[in-house]
Amino acid sequence: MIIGVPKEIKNNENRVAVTPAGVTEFLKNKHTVYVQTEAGKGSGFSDEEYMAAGAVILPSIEQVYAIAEMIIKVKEPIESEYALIKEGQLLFTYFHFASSEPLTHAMIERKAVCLAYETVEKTDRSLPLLVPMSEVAGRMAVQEGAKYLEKPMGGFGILLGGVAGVKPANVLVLGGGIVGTQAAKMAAGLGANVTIVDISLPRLRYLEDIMPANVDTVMSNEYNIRDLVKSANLIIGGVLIPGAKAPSLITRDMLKLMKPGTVMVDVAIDQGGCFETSKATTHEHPIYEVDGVVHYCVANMPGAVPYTSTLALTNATLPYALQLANLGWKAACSRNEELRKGLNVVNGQVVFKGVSEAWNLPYTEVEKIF
Ligand SMILES: NC(=O)C1=CN([C@@H]2O[C@H](COP(=O)(O)OP(=O)(O)OC[C@H]3O[C@@H](n4cnc5c(N)ncnc54)[C@H](O)[C@@H]3O)[C@@H](O)[C@H]2O)C=CC1
Ligand SMILES: CC(=O)C(=O)O
Ligand SMILES: [Mg+2]
Repeated sequence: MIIGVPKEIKNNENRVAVTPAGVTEFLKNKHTVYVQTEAGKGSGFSDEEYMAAGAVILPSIEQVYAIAEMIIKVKEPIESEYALIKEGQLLFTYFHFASSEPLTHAMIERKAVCLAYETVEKTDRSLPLLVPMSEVAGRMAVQEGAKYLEKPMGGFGILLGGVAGVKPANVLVLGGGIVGTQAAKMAAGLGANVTIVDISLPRLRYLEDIMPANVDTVMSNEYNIRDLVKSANLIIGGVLIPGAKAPSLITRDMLKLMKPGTVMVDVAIDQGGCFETSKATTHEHPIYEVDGVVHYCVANMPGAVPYTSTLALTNATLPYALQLANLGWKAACSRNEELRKGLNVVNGQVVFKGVSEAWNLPYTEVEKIF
């Protein structure tokens, strides 16, 4: 198969979808890999390293899309890329369709085959291609939160861990999945008082068991969240209903209950966000304020730590990408249920329920397209 790796063009997105090590594996399997010049630069991989591994370097994004049967990317295509996508072309990347109606319509119109990293699902319901980036973003959420809690950055001016004789900060984590667990571990490690809320009692039970003593678990409901926001200094949003729009757990009126300078990091922004007042921001302009509350809503947080993120992401994606290349998407998805769950929009049809519900579009059962 002919594989294309474009350079990411989202704001401050420094990851790349295939490393020189990945190129070597594709070549061993008799595929051809075209990489856009400087695609790996932000992650520390030069064109020379890709060429040494056997890739062909192309000077423009247009040439990469024009030649490739499968495009492997990190983030969703940006508007300027829409026209480059060919009918029937396989796109393997994060899409987060439920947070972008224009992207959904564009991919329907282009009749592309959109296989979304974030909905590839194992039989135990884990999300193998989201996990590594959720680990990164969960850990980063605490770093970013700590930074914006500093007074000159607009925050309340509290140190997460406090010092002798002074109380630490209160950190509220919404959703105790991968993002929530990593965030809680980091915040607890810095000495903060952490509370995790989740709707899954088995998950709360597990977290209660493994977390240090400065982490509490509380059932997620409006009553409890309304109470917890009053004392929180940092709130981290990491809830997920796979492939669907995130629920708004913090409504606008709750901001009035918070202390001025409270910081909210909405990691779930890529699925539309779990705070009513969230809107996606960029690494260039990461924050804004509503009613005295600092909002950080960057939709590609891991893009800022590309060394870690590119390696963590490609460790997970490469085996799936090889299956797609070796068998073609149809055979790979009909044989492998994990990959089949990644299909969201195929040849103009929406085949993922959460996406059809988010934008009120006709739904086709994925089994019907084979
Ligand atoms: N902004 C960014 O750069 C990044 C964003 N993400 C996003 O972070 C979000 C979380 O991802 P993961 O932690 O991997 O998901 P996950 O599936 O591991 O965890 C989600 C948790 O939310 C819980 N949940 C669902 N509804 C809830 C509710 N009403 N109240 C409380 N908890 C609820 C679930 O029980 C589950 O434990 C996703 O939207 C993901 O796409 C992930 C990586 C990077
Ligand atoms: C998952 C996601 O949105 C990211 O890694 O950017
Ligand atoms: Mg405890």
